[in-house]
Amino acid sequence: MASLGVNPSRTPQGPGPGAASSGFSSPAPVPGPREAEEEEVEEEEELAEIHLCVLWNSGYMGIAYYDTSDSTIHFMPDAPDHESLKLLQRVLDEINPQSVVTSAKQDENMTRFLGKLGKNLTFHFACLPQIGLEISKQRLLSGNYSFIPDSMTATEKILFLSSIIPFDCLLTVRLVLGDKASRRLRFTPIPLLIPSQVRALGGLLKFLGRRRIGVELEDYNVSVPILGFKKFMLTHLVNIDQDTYSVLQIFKSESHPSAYKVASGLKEGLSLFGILNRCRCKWGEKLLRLWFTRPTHDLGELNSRLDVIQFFLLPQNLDMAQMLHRLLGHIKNVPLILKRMKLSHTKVSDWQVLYKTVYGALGLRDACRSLPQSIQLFRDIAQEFSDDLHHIASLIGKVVDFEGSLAENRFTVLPNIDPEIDEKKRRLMGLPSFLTEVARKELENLDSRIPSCSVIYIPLIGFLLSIPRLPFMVEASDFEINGLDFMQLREGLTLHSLSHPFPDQETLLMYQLQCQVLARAAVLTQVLDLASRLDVLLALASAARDYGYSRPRYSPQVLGVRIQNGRHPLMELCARTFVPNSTECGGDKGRVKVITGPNSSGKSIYLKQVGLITFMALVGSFVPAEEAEIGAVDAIFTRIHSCESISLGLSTFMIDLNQVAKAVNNATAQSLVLIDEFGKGTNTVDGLALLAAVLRHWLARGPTCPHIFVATNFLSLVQLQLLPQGPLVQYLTMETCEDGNDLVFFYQVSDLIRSGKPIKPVKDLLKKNQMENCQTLVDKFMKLDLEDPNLDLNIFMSQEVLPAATSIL
Ligand SMILES: Nc1ncnc2c1ncn2[C@@H]1O[C@H](COP(=O)(O)OP(=O)(O)OP(=O)(O)O)[C@@H](O)[C@H]1O
Repeated sequence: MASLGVNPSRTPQGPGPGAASSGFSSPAPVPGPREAEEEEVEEEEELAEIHLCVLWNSGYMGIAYYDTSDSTIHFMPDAPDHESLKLLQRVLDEINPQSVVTSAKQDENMTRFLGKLGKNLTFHFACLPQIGLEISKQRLLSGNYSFIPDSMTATEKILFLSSIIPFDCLLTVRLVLGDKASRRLRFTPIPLLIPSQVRALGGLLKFLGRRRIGVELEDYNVSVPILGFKKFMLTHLVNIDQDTYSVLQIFKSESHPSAYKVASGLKEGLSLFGILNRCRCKWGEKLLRLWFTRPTHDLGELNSRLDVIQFFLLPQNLDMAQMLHRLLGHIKNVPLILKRMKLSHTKVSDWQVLYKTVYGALGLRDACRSLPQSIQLFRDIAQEFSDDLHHIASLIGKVVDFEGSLAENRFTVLPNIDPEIDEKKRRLMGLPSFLTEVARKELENLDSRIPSCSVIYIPLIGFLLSIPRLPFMVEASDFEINGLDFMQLREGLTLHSLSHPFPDQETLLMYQLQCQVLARAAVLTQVLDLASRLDVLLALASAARDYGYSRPRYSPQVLGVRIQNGRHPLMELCARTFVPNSTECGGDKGRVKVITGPNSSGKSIYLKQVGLITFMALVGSFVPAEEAEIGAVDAIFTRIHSCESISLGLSTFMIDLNQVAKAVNNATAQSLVLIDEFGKGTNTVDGLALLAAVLRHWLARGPTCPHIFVATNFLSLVQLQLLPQGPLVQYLTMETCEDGNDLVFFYQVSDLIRSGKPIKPVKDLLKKNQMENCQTLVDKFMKLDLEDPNLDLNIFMSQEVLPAATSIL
């Protein structure tokens, strides 16, 4: 934009109103790339909304939801759900939607369930014809998706969508007897439609279209941006309820202490998530949160996560880990940029951010190509980050003039892209003297009472003449000037259009570039998915390195868990010296562990440590223990005090009862149950009776009794022998000893008291361990062959000496 004030004989004028003219007034401050990126993140946090559609049909649940933060539809294939709709509850807890769409004709269970949900949810009921199977399918197939290039034919589009969304699925085979003559058997697959899932997707699309989510103010032909469909399954989930997340301090959100950040919500306090979250990008953090909310017993998945962590823990791979971590810093909010492109709202900074992201992704790809392809994630990044990325990068790099765009705060292209644009720019360069000339000529023809005028050029509007508002200009007709159109009155100046603008080829080019990028949106979505995964695993590896975690083993055939010298991941960071403890349950080690000990002897920490180590292993993280073997675990239940009683509006005793009832009703032979101080909220006799009754109930189940850890101060439970004797129950105690008038805590779990053996002070034990470790280390040095050409001293020092040294010190 350019403007010029002229007053050959009269008072000179400044630049025209609102004219951010080049050369005559300084351009409006343009945010630098960093500033611009931060602005995006804030925006994303503020606007993120989730809309969910759920249908429950003959015991099967279909769920689909739209997340505005990544403009993606997530869907869950039909899964059986219990009548109490636990699966749905789990999804709701996890995603916390703003609105829920469901069928107007629903079954009693669903009505009851929805009735109990919080008031800050809005419900929308769709009538049956709107969410019919066929109509939903048609809606899905005819949708306008940015990840499908315009060049695809209708048939290709159907085939492509069917590969992402399983419209039909061959679930079973029917045995058909052959005709008598041939007497052969034939097997015919029966296509089985997945009705609820497709209908839920259809219902969601209908809702999004009708409410115009995210495009409320756009032109009607602009559709809701959908950047992808992602399937999620909750079939291998380990069941963990919200109480458990809170008492084990897996998540802990606190209000942000900074007054400026109150609006942006909560920050993570001291929690497991807090110490493991070293993710470089927002999307990594989001994925880590998702993994935390979905612990799984899918061993393939867990081991593939652990393989990557183990690889990065090798000392020789530390540099590579750091380089990948740096590259991940370039991967920015791609969905937001794609969404803006889809709506043609692309900002100047978006091009720069996208360019950096694509280059970052190419860097990741090249790095991963040099890593062992036996590790799935490296193979995926090496293959899936296709040459489309090169194409996008070279297009942007060749066309976009970053400096010019930032300076002018609008999209500008580099020279030699379009001769017409170059010519226009050349003319614009000479614009100041040209405008002076025009202004002088115009002033000669104006009313003599007008003392001065300016000519402004605004690329998208054209040439404007600006004159000061004079006292006689009162009525609308006073603003009319012969041969000119009156445009607007602004800050005491009147604006009149002099000519029509140049057709803006640069905007046209930007539009074409946008289409090219959108046609390759699939690779960008893939970049985000795989980069987030890499980010999470690098974060977990970094935590494992710093805190000395080890790789857990999974043995589904083994019952219970075995932990060698386990630690509480949070307490070990706060305590001056943390005493590790081992755990064994299942098999011949019994299923019920009753832990007694005086107050503050470490019972609760021990229970939580068992829960946390198991949880970490089920998330695919290394664990704070020397060794851990995790058997089949399908759920973790807890009854441990938290401070939530006020917000729940229930008495502490009622909360106790509710939580234990939940465990009694749901825990299976593969569940872990952690009970701390149950029965304390009422009088001693009643409390003791309740605790004993619950444990006896479980013990009566014999081999299907869950793995239970109970910490209690009710010594009578042991002394009065209220529990049946047998191999299922084991009594443990927290070791302490009296030193004069003081009670000394050893924080060691032991069954010595029951077996009548003397307790050894922990110092002696530690000394003995130290001696053994020293001996092993010396042996290793003695065996070292310094003349061996294959010997790598760096590896020897970092893998053998350093770990041993930390356990000695
Ligand atoms: N293994 C450990 N190593 C070092 N310190 C520990 C250990 N376990 C517990 N502690 C310390 O002891 C304190 C009390 O632990 P905890 O709350 O587990 O005791 P408790 O036996 O459950 O007490 P209460 O019966 O009063 O609930 C902890 O805050 C921590 O400082």
